[in-house]
Amino acid sequence: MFLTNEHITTKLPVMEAFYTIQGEGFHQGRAAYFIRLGGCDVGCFWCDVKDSWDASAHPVLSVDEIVAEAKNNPGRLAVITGGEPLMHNLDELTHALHEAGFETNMETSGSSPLSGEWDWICLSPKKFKAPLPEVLVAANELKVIIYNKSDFDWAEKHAKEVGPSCKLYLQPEWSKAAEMTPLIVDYIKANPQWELSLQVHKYINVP
Ligand SMILES: C[S@@+](CC[C@H](N)C(=O)[O-])C[C@H]1O[C@@H](n2cnc3c(N)ncnc32)[C@H](O)[C@@H]1O
Ligand SMILES: Nc1nc2[nH]cc(C(=O)O)c2c(=O)[nH]1
Ligand code: SF4
Ligand SMILES: [Mg+2]
Repeated sequence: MFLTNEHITTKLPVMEAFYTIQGEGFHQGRAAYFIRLGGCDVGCFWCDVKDSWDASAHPVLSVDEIVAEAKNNPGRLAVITGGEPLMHNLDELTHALHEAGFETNMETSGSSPLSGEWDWICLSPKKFKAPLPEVLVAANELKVIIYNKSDFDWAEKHAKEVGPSCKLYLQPEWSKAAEMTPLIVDYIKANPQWELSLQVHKYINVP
């Protein structure tokens, strides 16, 4: 007997899952359960979680197992991140999280096809593998990492490609934050459609 697709339960490589404070962007400061999926084909040289890149290095869990763990915390905001979460089909995971009463937010580079039921998409586009148009138009938040001065022009290019209600953030690359944050502040004062996003969790030493 053959199983049809609807009987196949998605399994996903999970590098780590942790309950913390959303440190970045529009939802910064909110309690959130992070689910970090393994696998990334983008290869940012300054990536702060390179151990996530190899999907095969991480245990594969069923959606039921992932959601059961998530429910052990009082918060009902789930953030799916990675690695690059869109390398996986996220329809089943996000549907199950919604059924369990979670808000579903995602952190993505937008470089793989869009899947999943989302309450909020934070798109952080990368030079190393461009975001797809379908993710640009669906993004609720554009969060551009500023590593050097040329990244401001690059941020403006992507701001033209997102929808009119998309929030705009500039976030310093962590190793360059001391140098870039003053430039970002000046840029935002001159271009007030942009806002500052800092990686607050790194300043307060939480995951
Ligand atoms: C590790 S990524 C995972 C999700 C997805 N691959 C992406 O890049 O959006 C999560 C967030 O951290 C940001 N990030 C990664 N390394 C960083 C660094 N060194 N400094 C500042 N932000 C960084 C990414 O741009 C993204 O917004
Ligand atoms: N506290 C905290 N906030 C975050 N916001 C985005 C993160 C990510 O790595 O996707 C992240 C993270 O790793 N930790
Ligand atoms: S796309 Fe995200 S996970 Fe992948 S290398 Fe870049 S920052 Fe790291
Ligand atoms: Mg992080």
